[in-house]
Amino acid sequence: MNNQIFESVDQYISNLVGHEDDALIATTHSLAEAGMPAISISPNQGKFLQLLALLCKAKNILELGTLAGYSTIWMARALPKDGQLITLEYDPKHAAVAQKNIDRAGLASQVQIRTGKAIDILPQLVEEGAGPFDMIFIDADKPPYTEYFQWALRLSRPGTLIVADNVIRDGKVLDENNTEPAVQGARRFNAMLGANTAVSATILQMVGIKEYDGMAFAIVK
Ligand SMILES: C[S@@+](CC[C@H](N)C(=O)[O-])C[C@H]1O[C@@H](n2cnc3c(N)ncnc32)[C@H](O)[C@@H]1O
Ligand SMILES: [Mg+2]
Repeated sequence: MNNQIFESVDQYISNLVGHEDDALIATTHSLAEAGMPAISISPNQGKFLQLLALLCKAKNILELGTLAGYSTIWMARALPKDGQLITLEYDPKHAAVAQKNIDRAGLASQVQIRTGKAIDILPQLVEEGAGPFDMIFIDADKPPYTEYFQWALRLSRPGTLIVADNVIRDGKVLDENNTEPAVQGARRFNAMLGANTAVSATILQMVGIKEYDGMAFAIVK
């Protein structure tokens, strides 16, 4: 099958039900303007996460990996007026670009960007008594996904939805000899998820305008 069909159908779907407003379009443009990588989720994936946040009736969302705030904006728009989203970003330049995008989207009072390594901030959140979060989206660097998931569990309650992006990696996760750190991180994460009795989980492979990849979904028991 020609991969072009996946892109065309993805576009067809977003034209119908994944409409991006000016704030989301400007957020995507800000990536190129700031010389940042175009590695945000797609519009349809953003809409999907927004629907999941609505389904969870999420009032508290945690995100790992902000980039320019594209996924942040999709999810934060599912929050009630008194809801909050905390997003963790290592790169101060990314955090600054994201802050502008979040301000432009009118979400400044509901979104807090915490700058630093997720692996350092997660214990701080536990220490502060943050959470439990209703939904957690893991989309930062891939090698420590397993450790991020363990911290996510500590910041959860029964029923929390944990989503992890990019866990299929163009199908490379099938290759146990692949040496790419991101692939090894995803393989280690997926194996842990399969054996984790604290959650009920699944993984969906995804095609579309982005590379062939997938997301993992886990509900805390
Ligand atoms: C794939 S991008 C996030 C995309 C974003 N969630 C979206 O879909 O719009 C990953 C982000 O994680 C950040 N990152 C990398 N290592 C990190 C770390 N150790 N802690 C926190 N963020 C990190 C990167 O700087 C990058 O901005
Ligand atoms: Mg991603």
